[in-house]
Amino acid sequence: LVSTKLFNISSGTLHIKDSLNFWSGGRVSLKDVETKSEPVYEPATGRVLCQLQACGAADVDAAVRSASAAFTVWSKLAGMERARVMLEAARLIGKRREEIAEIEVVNNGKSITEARLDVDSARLCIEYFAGQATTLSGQHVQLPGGSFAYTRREPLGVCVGIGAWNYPFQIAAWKSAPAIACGNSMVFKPSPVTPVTAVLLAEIYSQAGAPEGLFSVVQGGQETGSLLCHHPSVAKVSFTGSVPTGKKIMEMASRGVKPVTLELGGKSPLIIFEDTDLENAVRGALMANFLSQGQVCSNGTRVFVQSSILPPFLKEVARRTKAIQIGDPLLDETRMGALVSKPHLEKVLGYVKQAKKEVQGARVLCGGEPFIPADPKLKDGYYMTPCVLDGCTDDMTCVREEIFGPVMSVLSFDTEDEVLRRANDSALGLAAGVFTKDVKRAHRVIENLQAGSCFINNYNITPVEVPFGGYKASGIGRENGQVTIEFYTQLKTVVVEMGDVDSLF
Ligand SMILES: NC(=O)c1ccc[n+]([C@@H]2O[C@H](COP(=O)([O-])OP(=O)(O)OC[C@H]3O[C@@H](n4cnc5c(N)ncnc54)[C@H](O)[C@@H]3O)[C@@H](O)[C@H]2O)c1
Ligand SMILES: C[N+](C)(C)CCCC=O
Repeated sequence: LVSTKLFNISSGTLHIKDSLNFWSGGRVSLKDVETKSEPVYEPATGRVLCQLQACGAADVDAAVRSASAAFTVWSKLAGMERARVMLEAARLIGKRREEIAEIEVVNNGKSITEARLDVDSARLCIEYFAGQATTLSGQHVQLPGGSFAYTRREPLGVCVGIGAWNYPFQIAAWKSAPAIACGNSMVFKPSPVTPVTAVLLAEIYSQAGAPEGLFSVVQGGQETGSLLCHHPSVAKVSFTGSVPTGKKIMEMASRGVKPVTLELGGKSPLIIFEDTDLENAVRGALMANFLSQGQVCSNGTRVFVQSSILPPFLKEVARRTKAIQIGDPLLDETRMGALVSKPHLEKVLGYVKQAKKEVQGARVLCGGEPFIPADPKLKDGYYMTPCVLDGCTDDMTCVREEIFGPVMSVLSFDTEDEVLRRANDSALGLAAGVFTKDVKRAHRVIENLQAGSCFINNYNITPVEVPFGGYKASGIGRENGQVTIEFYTQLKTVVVEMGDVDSLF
């Protein structure tokens, strides 16, 4: 797709007045005068973008009822018919690519270049699962005497999607595409920090011919999320967010014996061996740490570098990091925009301060400071310089905890056994990467890494045909790829007797 500035928003100019809640085929303004509203910010400028109205019990119930009604119609359509609607939705996303990307930037703070790629990933995901909708199938099992059994993949019902703030539109698509391909409907709750683009997806599905209520959006924070998880008509919860919230989601879902998909946090290792192509390894390390201002679950934030190549690696990584253009996220030349919120910026800067203070003390090779762009309208935005910490040790807080900001921790190692042990020494296991020219070593190391999403000689590329998800406390289930069909369907087994009933009674 050619990117053209169709919408052309400038930072500091967008005001959103329309309701961001959507069910029963349209945007819904909450009538309850008691409804609490909270401000939503534009990270690039620090200005209030809109007021968010959180849904209460009656609203959640209305959205779930509308989704239940949609399910009865949608689940009975042929896969080809569902695919047709989904392909039209994908086409509409392509048509509105620039508008969606720009609105995402205004609400999230990431660069427009990345936001466009996120919208593309959403579109591709819907196209991919449209294809899967036509191929849902079971198994035929031969039994003695000509009898047989078969299995059917059937939808679950109303699925709930709960999203994080780092990939708002993409997460909504990654959850809804497999759900609706399998014949389910979905009620989606975005993060209250980034509520504005999910409703665009709801409009698009609706324009594409989806029945009313197929994909609804309810806004709010943990109270609304918890109402959704507990709702008796909800069959499944698919969650993207932090580990502590993921545990709560699992607990709530367990009360209704509802299956969960959990895409949680990470503290992933990236291992760079001395025989690597150094230039590629440095590029990989930057991709592993600085996309979306470092606010990426799969980031390879523990960068293990073999000691013999540590000096040239550090020199090149620092040079490239210092050259990253920070600033107005809506400008094409910007490579790093603003972090998502002021409290989050302060938290990330706090990690850098602590890394310097800890017993061994990390060396700040570059960055880790608040940044004020020259453009006066950006002076209250949430910017910082991307940071590389050298001399880190395994026990440091910056190495153990998910920072979720542009902070790379570099650690040196000597042997393969040593680095494997250290890389696996984490409760999390979302992703991992290896850079080496030795093919045997690459596969051997990957086999021994405790992580669900692994990369050899690259990092953070997530084609929608490929399953994505974590080991250990990083999650349950997968998104994308064929296997995801299993997480949005239930299996029915049918035994067919071709002879007489051989009764014991
Ligand atoms: N593995 C992945 O695919 C993936 C992708 C993106 C982000 N993440 C993780 O998400 C985290 C950052 O996102 P965040 O700060 O929005 O996470 P979060 O856990 O604070 O919130 C995520 C969502 O859960 C909702 N929520 C919070 N408490 C709830 C409750 N008690 N019941 C129901 N819903 C509740 C929030 O409103 C939000 O919509 C990081 O840890 C990151 O690693 C993981
Ligand atoms: C597309 N990325 C960059 C791999 C992000 C996946 C979703 C995790 O935050």
